[in-house]
Amino acid sequence: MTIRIGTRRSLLAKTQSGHVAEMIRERLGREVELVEIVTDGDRTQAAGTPVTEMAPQGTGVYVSALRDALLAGEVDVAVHSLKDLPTYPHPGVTLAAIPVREDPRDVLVARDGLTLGELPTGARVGTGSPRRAAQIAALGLGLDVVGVRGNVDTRIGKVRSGEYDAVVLARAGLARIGRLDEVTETLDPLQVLPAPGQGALGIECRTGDELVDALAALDDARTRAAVEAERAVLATLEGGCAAPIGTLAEVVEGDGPDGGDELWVRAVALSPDGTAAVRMSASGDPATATEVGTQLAKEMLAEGADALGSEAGHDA
Ligand SMILES: NCc1[nH]cc(CCC(=O)O)c1CC(=O)O
Repeated sequence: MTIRIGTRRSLLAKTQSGHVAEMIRERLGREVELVEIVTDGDRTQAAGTPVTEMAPQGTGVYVSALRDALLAGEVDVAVHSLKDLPTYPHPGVTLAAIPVREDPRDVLVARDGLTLGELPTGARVGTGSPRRAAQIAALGLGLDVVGVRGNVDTRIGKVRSGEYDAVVLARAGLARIGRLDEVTETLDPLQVLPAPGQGALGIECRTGDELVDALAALDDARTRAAVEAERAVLATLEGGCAAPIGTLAEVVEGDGPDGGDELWVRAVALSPDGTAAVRMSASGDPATATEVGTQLAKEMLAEGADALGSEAGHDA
């Protein structure tokens, strides 16, 4: 039986789905076909409304049409950017595999090869993400953070045209579509922590389908542990506050107490203008990734993250 992979129409989505199709062919030896699905997110963007304005992260605006197609039996597999997936499970759908993640960091694409520190005071930096906006404001560089909409290509185009001095994007997205040459600085997570799950893919299938076991071969245990910790941070923090959140976890080989793997997690919650922030880190056993992330977030709430409110809510 040919495996049908549902994909959104964007270049990034098609590249990601194509990558998973290739993995399925090579590692599972199965026939694969891509099926294009138009999501509400695509329709809304086409209508000119920025997705970040209508649906903050957590509502999974790009996700539901793919899941609908999965549950209706129109496709067998759905591929998502993990950072677009809500933290709560969807009935009938299983997250069967999280493959090795791409570089999770954010990058700057600026005019004239400039870095953040080289941009002049008042330079216009485009991002639609409250998380990126707050963290850039927190650097105190006097930059003018402004909203931006459209796909990756459109955003880069706004730097080329001079409308913006720079935009902030996920390195993983640029890597996947072969546009890394546009990057003028990769942002240090000490300054800008990525969105939970950034750079990772989530491969879903129907719960109980034979593909649940087959797709497990594409799972990367270290990526899964890191992403589980990040998603636990998000789930716990969004239960207690509406602040923008950045978090990054890594599993470091042989760094544990008895030479085993060690999980490291960093996280930040900020006021939308970046003037207040709670930043903390933790480490633990990768086998308890969810607990490590949950505990870290609870400590952040106790340290004042619960008071960092925002109307805008979370977003990638
Ligand atoms: N916000 C939308 C989105 N969802 C996933 C990616 C990039 C790929 C990834 O992070 O896995 C992007 C673009 C971006 O943030 O620059």
